[in-house]
Amino acid sequence: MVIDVQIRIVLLTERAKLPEYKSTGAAGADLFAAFDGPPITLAPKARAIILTGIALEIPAGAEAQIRPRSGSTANHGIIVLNSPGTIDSDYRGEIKVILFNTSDAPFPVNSGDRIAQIVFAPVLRAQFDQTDDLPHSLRGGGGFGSTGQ
Ligand SMILES: O=c1ccn([C@H]2C[C@H](O)[C@@H](COP(=O)(O)OP(=O)(O)OP(=O)(O)O)O2)c(=O)[nH]1
Ligand SMILES: [Mg+2]
Repeated sequence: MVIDVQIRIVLLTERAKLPEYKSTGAAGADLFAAFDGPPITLAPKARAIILTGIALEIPAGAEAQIRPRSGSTANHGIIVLNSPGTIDSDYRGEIKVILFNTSDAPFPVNSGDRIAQIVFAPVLRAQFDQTDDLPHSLRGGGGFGSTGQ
């Protein structure tokens, strides 16, 4: 089942491109870097905020997540530092991607490169119901490996 959703998008610069779903079942649409000037070189263990030149109107009740591309991570050690980056439905600014180079080699980012992917998802908004205690569960407070290796 695919749920189609209309997303209004503005290309803020001439370099900007629409995100692209690269296969019929792709969950994420690839985001392109869009900036003027020379390539941005990510030094080893350095981060950079990469512009995409796009702004979105995400419908109320939805969000977008910025996730890394596994190829960039597996082949070059490039991650989205705050992954998944959260794009709020009321955000109207430029979508930016925070890349981090985990590797020991410099990594160039050119305008036009596919740098990350954007995934749209429904949002559950909590109505916090403060109480003095919570119902029992078998797990209780166990975590951080409590169930074993
Ligand atoms: O990878 C990201 C993450 C966020 N944003 C934009 C959209 C998002 O709606 C806004 C705020 O993001 P977030 O809530 O994660 O950051 P914050 O540090 O809490 O900033 P704010 O106080 O503006 O909410 O910044 C991006 O462009 N890229
Ligand atoms: Mg915030």
